[in-house]
Amino acid sequence: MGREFNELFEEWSHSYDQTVSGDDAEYKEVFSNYEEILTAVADRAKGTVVEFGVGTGNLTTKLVDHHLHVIGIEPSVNMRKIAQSKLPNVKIIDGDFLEFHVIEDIDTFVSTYAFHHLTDEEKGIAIAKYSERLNPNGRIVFADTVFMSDEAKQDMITESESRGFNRLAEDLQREYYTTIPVLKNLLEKNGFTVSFTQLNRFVWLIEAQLKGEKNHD
Ligand SMILES: C[S@@+](CC[C@H](N)C(=O)[O-])C[C@H]1O[C@@H](n2cnc3c(N)ncnc32)[C@H](O)[C@@H]1O
Repeated sequence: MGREFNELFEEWSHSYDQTVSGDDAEYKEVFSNYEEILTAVADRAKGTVVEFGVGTGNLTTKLVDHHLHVIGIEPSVNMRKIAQSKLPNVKIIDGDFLEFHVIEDIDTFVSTYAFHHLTDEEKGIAIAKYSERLNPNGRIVFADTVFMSDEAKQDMITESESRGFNRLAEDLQREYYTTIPVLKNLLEKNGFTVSFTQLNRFVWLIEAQLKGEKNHD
């Protein structure tokens, strides 16, 4: 589920690593500090790690360098091929944020630049699932574009349009970029304590630690 952008990623797979290195002017700010963002996520992962939306395997590589046991989940065939060629010893399987076949006990769910492919409703379903699947004291560590408020998101769309960044402006409206209050509520409702740290103008680090009893209200 949440796979409606799959075609786009099949095509983007071939030039994705150029985009993240800053080749695309419209996305330069989105991907600024890219390596540091991936490192921040990898630094906070522990134990057995499930990574969603591995793309070309750049975060996966950092997790492996941190000596973590990683299982990669990626819906795009082309992305999987590229990631697997970089990391032949890592299990990278077909799946998505909501449907993933992992039998291992899981300590950390990680993801970068991908959770916005789920609607807010789907994000809630996914987070509830992760709270059930995580080991006690497990955690979610995501980095993704989120906004402080709907107004802040609208301001960024307006700014992108005025800079002539039409692909970026359309992307911000087409995909499901959410706000910090919405994510905070979804995570806390499912028994996580959460903190948000801004890593560039778009991307925030989202660290959610599973604790205590869930609030079923
Ligand atoms: C912008 S790329 C990010 C790749 C990599 N994580 C990185 O940080 O460079 C988004 C990735 O998420 C994947 N994706 C899209 N929808 C998804 C879903 N519903 N579940 C899991 N992954 C998804 C895409 O196929 C793509 O590989």
